[in-house]
Amino acid sequence: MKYVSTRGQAPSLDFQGVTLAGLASDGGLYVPESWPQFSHDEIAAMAGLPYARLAQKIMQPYVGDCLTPERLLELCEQAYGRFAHAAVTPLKQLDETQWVLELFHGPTLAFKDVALQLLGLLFEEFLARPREDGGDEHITIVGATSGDTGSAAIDAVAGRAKVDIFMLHPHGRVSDVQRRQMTTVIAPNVHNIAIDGSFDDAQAMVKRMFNDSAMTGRFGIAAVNSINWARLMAQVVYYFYAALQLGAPHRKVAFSVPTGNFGDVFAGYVAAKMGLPIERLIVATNVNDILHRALSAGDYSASTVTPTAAPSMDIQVSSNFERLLFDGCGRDASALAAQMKHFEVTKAMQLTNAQRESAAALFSSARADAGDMANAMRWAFEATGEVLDPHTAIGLHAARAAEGIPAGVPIVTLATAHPAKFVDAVERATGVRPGLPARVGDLFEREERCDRLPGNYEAVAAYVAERATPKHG
Ligand SMILES: Cc1ncc(COP(=O)(O)O)c(C=O)c1O
Ligand SMILES: N[C@@H](CCOP(=O)(O)O)C(=O)O
Repeated sequence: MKYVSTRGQAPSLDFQGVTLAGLASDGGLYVPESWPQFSHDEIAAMAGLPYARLAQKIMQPYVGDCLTPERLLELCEQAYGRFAHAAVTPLKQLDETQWVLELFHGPTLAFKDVALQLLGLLFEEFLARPREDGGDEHITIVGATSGDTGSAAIDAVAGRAKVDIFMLHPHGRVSDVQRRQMTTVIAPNVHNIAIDGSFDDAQAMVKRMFNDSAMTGRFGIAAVNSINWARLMAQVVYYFYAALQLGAPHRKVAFSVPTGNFGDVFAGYVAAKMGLPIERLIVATNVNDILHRALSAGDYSASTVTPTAAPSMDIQVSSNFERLLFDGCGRDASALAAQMKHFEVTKAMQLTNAQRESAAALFSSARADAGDMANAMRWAFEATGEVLDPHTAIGLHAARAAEGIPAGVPIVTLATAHPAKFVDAVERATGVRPGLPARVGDLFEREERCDRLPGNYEAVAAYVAERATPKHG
């Protein structure tokens, strides 16, 4: 399998290359040059497979000969062996139509663990391979987080040889649990930075570093955000896992996905491209609703980020939307590059008719304000006894409001975080104060380590350059 950039000017890479590269050198995002497909019978034969086996089957076409099937399976078993639930991502029924897929049973209590536990192992596997010149390769991960990617990535790479991680979060805009899950990991290769600004500011600095030749010349800058293809690939698996349990491929399933950077829901799109019969993907946003405006009216224009009780979705510039727009314009990389450059300058763009029509075939969208979110949490608790986190509640709000889904089609809301990560919002809505699972341990007693920097690229680049290990040993 080869990977190409959405902007057409970067070299194509194999899976190992794309995993270590992160953002493409032309500023675009890597995507497979074509979507592998499974037949109806091949999907039917996957029913009942344990999670790790299913993961190996779904991901092998993307990995190609960079890992043997046996080795990929070993890595999946190792990654998913750390989850606290035997089903890895268990499915729960709320009522006749509504289901939730619990994606928060990993070490840091959010769906990011599903991909990042594997990505940590993939980094180690590929960095252990000898380089042609006999030298040693070292990577410097630079990431941006609105709360959950940071802790999951740090857990996945803390203490690993040949890897440094620098994680930027917006100061004061993540929950206490999210912050402590990052800042209390004291390891020589882990560097937490709180920046003044929003997640979008942090993400823009990360992307800029990939295009800063002074930095990329010295350091092997790598990504753990969903700009890294391997993140999305691993997230495709749970769409198959849930749908197979609900009768796929003989029955269609709809998914409602709380969305910020468009990575999780793009993985659903990939599952559909691979042959999974998905009735609809519902993109659920909070009041930072650029994606809802884009999908419902073609208007992709960013405004200032509003802090909400679902902070991980406080995002206005959704990286992975570019991957959808690429398919939506018939993979015309030069047209897309011009469209994205225009957006980068003006922070606004209109989707073309072709992009709108191709998205409308699978996606719909909804926006939830604070009241909608609290009502969904309350309904879930009072009607079903389930305590949901604010992000999941936004997904459930959109699932319950969805129109035009045929009777008999189950709607699965992705439960993206454990409610204990956002205790105050959950308590306000339900009166229940969920406790942290024992596996998180003494989070509130541990020492925190984090530096604060201005929201300024030069300051961040200098900080990284002072502490990172050069790429070739
Ligand atoms: C708990 C939670 N829900 C939803 C999202 C949105 O996911 P995505 O950015 O992949 O759209 C995030 C952040 O990514 C998150 O941390
Ligand atoms: N919500 C995310 C933001 C980063 O998104 P990613 O999926 O691109 O890593 C977070 O919690 O950090």
